[in-house]
Amino acid sequence: MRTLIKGARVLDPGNVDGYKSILINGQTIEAVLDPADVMPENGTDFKVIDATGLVLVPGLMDIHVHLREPGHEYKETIATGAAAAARGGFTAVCAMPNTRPVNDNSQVTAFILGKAKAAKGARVYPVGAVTKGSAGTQLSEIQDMQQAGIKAVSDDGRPVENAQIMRRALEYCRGLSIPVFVHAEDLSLVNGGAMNEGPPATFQGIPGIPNAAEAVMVARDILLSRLTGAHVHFCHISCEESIDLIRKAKHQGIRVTCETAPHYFTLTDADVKGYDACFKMNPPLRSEKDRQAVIQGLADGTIDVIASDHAPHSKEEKDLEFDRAAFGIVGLETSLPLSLKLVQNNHLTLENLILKMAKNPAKILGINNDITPGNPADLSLIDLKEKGVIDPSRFVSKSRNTPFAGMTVQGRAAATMVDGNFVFGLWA
Ligand SMILES: NC(=O)N[C@@H](CC(=O)O)C(=O)O
Ligand SMILES: [Zn+2]
Ligand SMILES: [Zn+2]
Repeated sequence: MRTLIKGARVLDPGNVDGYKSILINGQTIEAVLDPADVMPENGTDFKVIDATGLVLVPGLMDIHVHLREPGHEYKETIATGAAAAARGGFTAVCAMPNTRPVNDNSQVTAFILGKAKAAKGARVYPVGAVTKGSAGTQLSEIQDMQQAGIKAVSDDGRPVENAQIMRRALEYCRGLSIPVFVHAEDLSLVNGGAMNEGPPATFQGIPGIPNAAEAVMVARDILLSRLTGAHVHFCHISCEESIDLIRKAKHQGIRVTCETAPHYFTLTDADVKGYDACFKMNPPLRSEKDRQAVIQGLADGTIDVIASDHAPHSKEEKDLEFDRAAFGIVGLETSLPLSLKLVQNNHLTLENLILKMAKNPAKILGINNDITPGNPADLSLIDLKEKGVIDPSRFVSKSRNTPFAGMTVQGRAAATMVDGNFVFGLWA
């Protein structure tokens, strides 16, 4: 089966920008054609898709997602998460290992990949745990998991508290050429906090979490990356101090990359009101100064990636006193429209946004997702114009814990193609 997608603006930063037609043969990109080129003959085995008005980009990748299976299927399953990802415009996601059991061995990795294959949504790249059970004491079977298909390791949800264990993990992962995704948090400084330390926390009587709880661990792991030469990728960066440290480390040539999430450039701790736990996540929403630092870090290239940290939780786990409710918000179906606001507000060019949502994530995972003949046909089609309101009742995800309900947005995923098949949109 061959498919021709015509009429779209094809934008693959550093590779293509223009009105092109993409010819797909089976699972693979066969050719990138100019509108003037002679098109293949129309026939029974040939489908033409008219994508006029849309932007076609390399498959968006969300490298920080919690799919909750195995163990917490009431929050999300691999199937519902992969469908939510496809609906959000993502052709691939990284699934964090804080499931039950934790993905700390190749059996769990194989289970996740099997479920993902059957789901027929976005691709799922499992992330293995750094330590057994993410308990922080013994390294997990990282090489075994790599052979089974993990693309990175992380104890996300928890920090690797012991610096010596972290050093050993980094040395090991450098040898295997896989990045370590760091959840940077000093638990002694968090000290039971539930939102950002600052006036809004004080006024509401909610215990605060200082920026330093994140930044001291960022500083430690920059030093450990420098010591070991390993690739450290910092997850969900939320504050100015961390960004300043990472900027400096990059200037020194240390092998670090980082991501932020849409909530950190969209909201602040001033939005945390009425003890609504849909505004509770880890790290917490920070001050306006930090939000501006995040935007600046995205604009100057310090922040490489936008990832959602999609963290589904049930209503019961959120409808509690603020300090007892679960940390985390869903993000797969709001990430692209929220990120497009950066373009609409002239903070980022569209090209730069595609770098942060498609190209840089792929680079970090060691995947080539250029729109070029021979590569898998993993493509995202974006409608930049359509206006809408975020409506959680229409989410494909099993969970609804979002602070963005009712927000007006412009632009959305129009269609998502994985391996030459539409997994979301008009032609799915
Ligand atoms: N971000 C969150 O608030 N929660 C995440 C864990 C994590 O990303 O650290 C979760 O698994 O629920
Ligand atoms: Zn985390
Ligand atoms: Zn996470």
